[in-house]
Amino acid sequence: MSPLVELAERILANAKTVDEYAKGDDSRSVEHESAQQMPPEVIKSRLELLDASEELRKKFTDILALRAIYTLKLPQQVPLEGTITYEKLAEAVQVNELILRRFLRYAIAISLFAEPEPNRIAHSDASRHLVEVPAAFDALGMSIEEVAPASHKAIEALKQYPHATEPNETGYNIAHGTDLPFYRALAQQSERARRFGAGMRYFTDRDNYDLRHLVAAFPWHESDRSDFTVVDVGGGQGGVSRKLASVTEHMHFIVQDLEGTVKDGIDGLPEELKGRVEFMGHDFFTPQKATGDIYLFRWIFHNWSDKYCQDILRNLIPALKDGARILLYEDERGDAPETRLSRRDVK
Ligand SMILES: C[S@@+](CC[C@H](N)C(=O)[O-])C[C@H]1O[C@@H](n2cnc3c(N)ncnc32)[C@H](O)[C@@H]1O
Repeated sequence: MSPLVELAERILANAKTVDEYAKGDDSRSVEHESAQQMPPEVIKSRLELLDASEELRKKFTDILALRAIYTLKLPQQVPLEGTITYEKLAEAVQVNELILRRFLRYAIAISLFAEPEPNRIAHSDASRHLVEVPAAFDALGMSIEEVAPASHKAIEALKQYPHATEPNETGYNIAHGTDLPFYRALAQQSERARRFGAGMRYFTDRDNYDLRHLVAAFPWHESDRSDFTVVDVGGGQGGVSRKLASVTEHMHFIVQDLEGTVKDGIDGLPEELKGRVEFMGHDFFTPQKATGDIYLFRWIFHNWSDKYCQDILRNLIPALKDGARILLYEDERGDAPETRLSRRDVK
């Protein structure tokens, strides 16, 4: 049984014990009754349930330990086979051993690294993954250094700019001390732009965001002709077009993005796709230059307030030929409130 299924079964078994206690009576559910009133075995199940759900959830939770891991490149310092002492590790990354020990002990509690024998650190599956899959390390860096500081400042930004409509009046701008909108700021720093693109591609490989959903969402094969062009607007390093090109045979793709991002895309394009996937530097706040049959926007509109979304769409008008279509692909919530993230539909 995989660890994930084992964990899920533990959650189910404990949930059933707690549920059995409530016996369908809402007033006796865990939400309405304090733990002290419950019999000891129900309290135990309840705690195990909380622990197990926390275990399921805890992957990228503790920002401080994760920052240390990312900034000091700790995964890369631990041998893939065998162990290293805290002392040697502290020497390698040049920080105080005692402090490093605390970070690592915390990291172990969130499933990164292991201490198989006293004072010796080894990899866990998760920390090994960060070494073996460089894009996972990039995704961690992007989350820790771009997204987390911005989210910490989001409320300050909202107080300062209550209308929350401008892309340079955000938590990101306060956290990073810049007047530039996020993507403009990234475009000026090639390593950060590269890391963001790689992180996005990594997240796209995870099951929720897997591109098979996009492949299944539209009958691409019905338009699979060599005179058919998909313009992938804000297409990043071209991961989406590359996937669509791999499941079709003839159609062409023009991936548009800001100059720096496009350059990374060109550098990473596999030889066999060079005739079908091309890149074009294009700012989607300027009039569209490319003529296409489909203008695809994947994960673009969620970044912008309504007035900017209108501008992006309006800028397509000069290029639109008869019958051209616009496809928007976003992860959206329904109009009614939802109580569970897992109920989200990808549309
Ligand atoms: C959330 S990412 C989505 C990337 C890609 N469509 C995907 O689904 O993986 C948003 C993209 O919009 C691009 N972008 C932001 N501002 C832009 C602009 N003014 N013109 C063109 N692209 C822009 C970013 O560089 C980034 O690649």
